[in-house]
Amino acid sequence: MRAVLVINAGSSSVKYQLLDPVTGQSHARGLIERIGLPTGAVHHTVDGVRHEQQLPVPDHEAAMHLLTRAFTQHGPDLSQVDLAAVGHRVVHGGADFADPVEVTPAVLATIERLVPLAPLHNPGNLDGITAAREAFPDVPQVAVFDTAFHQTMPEAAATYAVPKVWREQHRVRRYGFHGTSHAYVSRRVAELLGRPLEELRTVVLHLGNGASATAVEAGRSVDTSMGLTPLEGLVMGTRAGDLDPGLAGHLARVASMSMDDYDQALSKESGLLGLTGSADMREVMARRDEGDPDAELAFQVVVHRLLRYVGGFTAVLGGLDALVFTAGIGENDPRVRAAVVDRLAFLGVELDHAANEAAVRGVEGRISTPGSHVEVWVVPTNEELEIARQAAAVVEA
Ligand SMILES: Nc1ncnc2c1ncn2[C@@H]1O[C@H](COP(=O)(O)OP(=O)(O)O)[C@@H](O)[C@H]1O
Ligand SMILES: CC(=O)OP(=O)(O)O
Ligand SMILES: [Mg+2]
Repeated sequence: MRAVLVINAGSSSVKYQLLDPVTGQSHARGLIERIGLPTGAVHHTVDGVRHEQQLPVPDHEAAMHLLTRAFTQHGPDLSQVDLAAVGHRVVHGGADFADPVEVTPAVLATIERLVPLAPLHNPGNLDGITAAREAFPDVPQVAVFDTAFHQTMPEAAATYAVPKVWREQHRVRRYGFHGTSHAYVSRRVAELLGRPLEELRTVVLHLGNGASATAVEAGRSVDTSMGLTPLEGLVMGTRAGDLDPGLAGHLARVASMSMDDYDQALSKESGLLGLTGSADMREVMARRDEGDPDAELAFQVVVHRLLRYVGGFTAVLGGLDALVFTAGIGENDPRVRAAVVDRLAFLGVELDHAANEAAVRGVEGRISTPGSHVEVWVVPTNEELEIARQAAAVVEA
């Protein structure tokens, strides 16, 4: 069996999947969570059976040992697998990587240099690579960057109107994230529509814990809602998204707030969590059903921000052929989708309400009516498959 092991290492968790990059068949998948906390856990799913073990996981190196042990205990036997590559999700690749690359010491140094721009993500990604190199010393390690797909953004979309020295010395510009997902989903919707990618103007809404919108023209990212860091743009689980840059100075003056506290609050204590006390959209929607006014306001703010991006990106694209929802919220929450799509009626968009209700839990399907001027789809993302394909392509090249 020829396969790629895909590793998505976060700060406190490692998600992994062993899959065939050609057929897309998944042989096993797992999650090692609460790394560094007293109560960790390993979940390993193979042949539809889920094995779970509770135990503390001190660090990423320990997580990688637990990963190999889960394969030894529950299969498939990795010694029988022709492991073409280990593919790693790396969130920030700056302007240095427009394509996936095999990991070398120089690549590691660049990812390390970019840590200040993705402090929630890059450190875990680095730990994952280091630990995987030790666990699989003979297998090529390939880094696949969230930022790579957005390297095609025109200067007009990528440039902040800030002093030249910031732009030139400190590489201050918009990079964009979730690129693997946006690339996969925009290609998949072209396939589903049976139309050439070159002809399509698509807006992809990736709504997970982190959330971003991307305008895709002829298969290329031309604008995206995240910027220098994964903080800009949409309202997220714990991140605020867009705000007035004047806020930092204001809080420094009126509350003597430090930059570290400000960063921490905007990345970990804002978004849905800041508005409602819960970062989880399921919980927010359940509270909204109970008439909680904070949950209602959070829902309205989320939808309003989405509308601004869909409307703005439609103008950037000069029209819209397809609107696609993906990731946890996009794939599972018909009410968020309906609230956005119903307000796009002025574009001739028409929601098929029954299809919208039915598109949950991994269902791929059209949720617009046959008469709608824009095709609206739910397309479950598959970042792991996209990473496996890209990693396999790098080692084959
Ligand atoms: N049935 C659902 N209804 C509303 N939101 C959901 C549902 N299922 C999952 N979600 C939301 O999806 C988000 C997580 O998305 P996901 O793509 O899994 O995140 P991650 O970025 O961690 O991969 C959470 O806010 C979660 O509440
Ligand atoms: C870049 C980013 O926001 O990633 P995630 O959604 O995994 O937090
Ligand atoms: Mg995700």
